[in-house]
Amino acid sequence: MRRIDSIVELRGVIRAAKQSGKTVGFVPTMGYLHEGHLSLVDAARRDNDLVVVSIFVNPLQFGPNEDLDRYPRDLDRDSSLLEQRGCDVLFAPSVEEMYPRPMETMVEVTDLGRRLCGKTRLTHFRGVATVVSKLFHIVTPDRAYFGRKDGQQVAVIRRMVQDLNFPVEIVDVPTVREPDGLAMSSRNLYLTPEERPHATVLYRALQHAKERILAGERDGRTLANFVGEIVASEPMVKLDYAETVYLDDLKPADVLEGRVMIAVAAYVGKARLIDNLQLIIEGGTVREI
Ligand SMILES: Nc1ncnc2c1ncn2[C@@H]1O[C@H](COP(=O)(O)OP(=O)(O)OP(=O)(O)O)[C@@H](O)[C@H]1O
Ligand SMILES: CC(C)(CO)[C@@H](O)C(=O)[O-]
Ligand code: BAL
Repeated sequence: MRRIDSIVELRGVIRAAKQSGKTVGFVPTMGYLHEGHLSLVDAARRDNDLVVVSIFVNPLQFGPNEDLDRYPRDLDRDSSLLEQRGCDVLFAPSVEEMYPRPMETMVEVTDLGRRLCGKTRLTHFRGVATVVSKLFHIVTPDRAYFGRKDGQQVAVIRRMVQDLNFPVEIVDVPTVREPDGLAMSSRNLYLTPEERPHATVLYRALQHAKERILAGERDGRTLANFVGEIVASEPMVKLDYAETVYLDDLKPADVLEGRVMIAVAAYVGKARLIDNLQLIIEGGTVREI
């Protein structure tokens, strides 16, 4: 595996690979890797000749009072995990390499970026769309891999790729969980031993909602309120939101039909955690995706 921190050098490696007919799979991350990230690497490895993973904690997507400074970092550990999983190139640029001057030009995400997490993270999706479009221009991947845990992020990136004509296929990968159901996240590190058991409430609430859907419930608001009440009543947990939306435009789904997502976000101590349940519902048929 090659570890590269220069854009010019990375472009050279990718140009050479493409000239020899290789396809490029790309996994953008912020590092401190866990099995969730590594499942994206596995998917990229299966589908492509050259696998590029980026690790970059992007300042542009953090709000002023968020956790940019204490976001966990361990590049050496990440590098050896990636090597074991068959990654070909680790791109780990510095902030100066990615942002050598103040950004004058950014990718604005309007409606999709203002829903769900966008209500509390006001400039977050502009920061994500901007850095992902820079990374797409640098890496020029055939396919790029994103986790379903960040369901809104997948919707934003899919739409950006359509709106701005990026020649890349977006592949979304199922959420990898701890044995007790907690979605893996680098931010789980912030949880204290006292908080950790309570953090599973997001998953538990979504599972209860799934049972109600399988029993025939189709009212989006009832289900969102149900999930919200379970999460809000858990000790040490503060609900941010619980909403039922259509997967493609993130608009509220009052009646569950088609591709829908129940999304939930909550604060557990210093950690802001998200999770979701994604379903395709056609009348009486319910399929989890
Ligand atoms: N549990 C998971 N299962 C599958 N994919 C995941 C999981 N966690 C993160 N990813 C995906 O990995 C990619 C990089 O995410 P990121 O580095 O922000 O990791 P994270 O663990 O979600 O961290 P954070 O705590 O910042 O949300 C994203 O596409 C994200 O959706
Ligand atoms: C896609 C991403 C790497 C952009 O910084 C980040 O939002 C993430 O890790 O999900
Ligand atoms: N996984 C999304 C990155 C963030 O929360 O900033």
